[in-house]
Amino acid sequence: MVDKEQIREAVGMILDAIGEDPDREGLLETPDRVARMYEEVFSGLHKDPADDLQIFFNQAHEELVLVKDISFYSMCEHHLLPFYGKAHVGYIPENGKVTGLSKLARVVDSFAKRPQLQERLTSQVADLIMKNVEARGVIVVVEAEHMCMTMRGIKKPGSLTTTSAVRGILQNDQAAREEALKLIKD
Ligand SMILES: Nc1nc2c(ncn2[C@@H]2O[C@H](COP(=O)(O)OP(=O)(O)OP(=O)(O)O)[C@@H](O)[C@H]2O)c(=O)[nH]1
Ligand SMILES: [Zn+2]
Repeated sequence: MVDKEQIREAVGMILDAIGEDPDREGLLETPDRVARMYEEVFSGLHKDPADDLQIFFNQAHEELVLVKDISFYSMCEHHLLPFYGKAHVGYIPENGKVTGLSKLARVVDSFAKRPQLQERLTSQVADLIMKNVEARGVIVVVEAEHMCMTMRGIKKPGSLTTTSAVRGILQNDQAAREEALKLIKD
């Protein structure tokens, strides 16, 4: 679990190190607030995202199921600044087995709530669905804005990074992949 006492101590040290007075009134509660925030935004580190995919329904649907525009917030592992945007998650079921639609969004959240790279987030979601839903194919597209590129450093507000991960038959079947991408873009 998250060690909130250690975070409180560390945040106090950071405030001191930047030349602030950690004992001034406005900052007194800040270490505790930050500790609670980190517990929330990094809660995915203490979960097994496979648990999110436990529900299955018997339904003989053998074509694409796509949940678009799943909003997410994550933290880049280089600067611990947010990156956020939308994930689009699609899969082609097999063996008459589908999962709950909300479960796909839960998987995105569980992987997002960790220090992350956008590329890793994208492929972790694809790999888990491929394996645990026993899908024939999976496509995940993530579009995000990185605060470390907008508020500091290169300072390019509005720049959008797109990553994709394609697994199973969607890798080889160009027509099926293009149909999925078209549905994601529409
Ligand atoms: N591939 C990838 N890079 C990321 C992601 N999030 C942040 N970055 C990049 O990580 C890199 C870290 O570069 P460094 O040179 O080590 O750090 P820096 O000096 O702060 O870099 P600048 O941001 O260019 O000022 C930067 O280019 C960021 O844009 C991500 O999700 N994926
Ligand atoms: Zn960064």
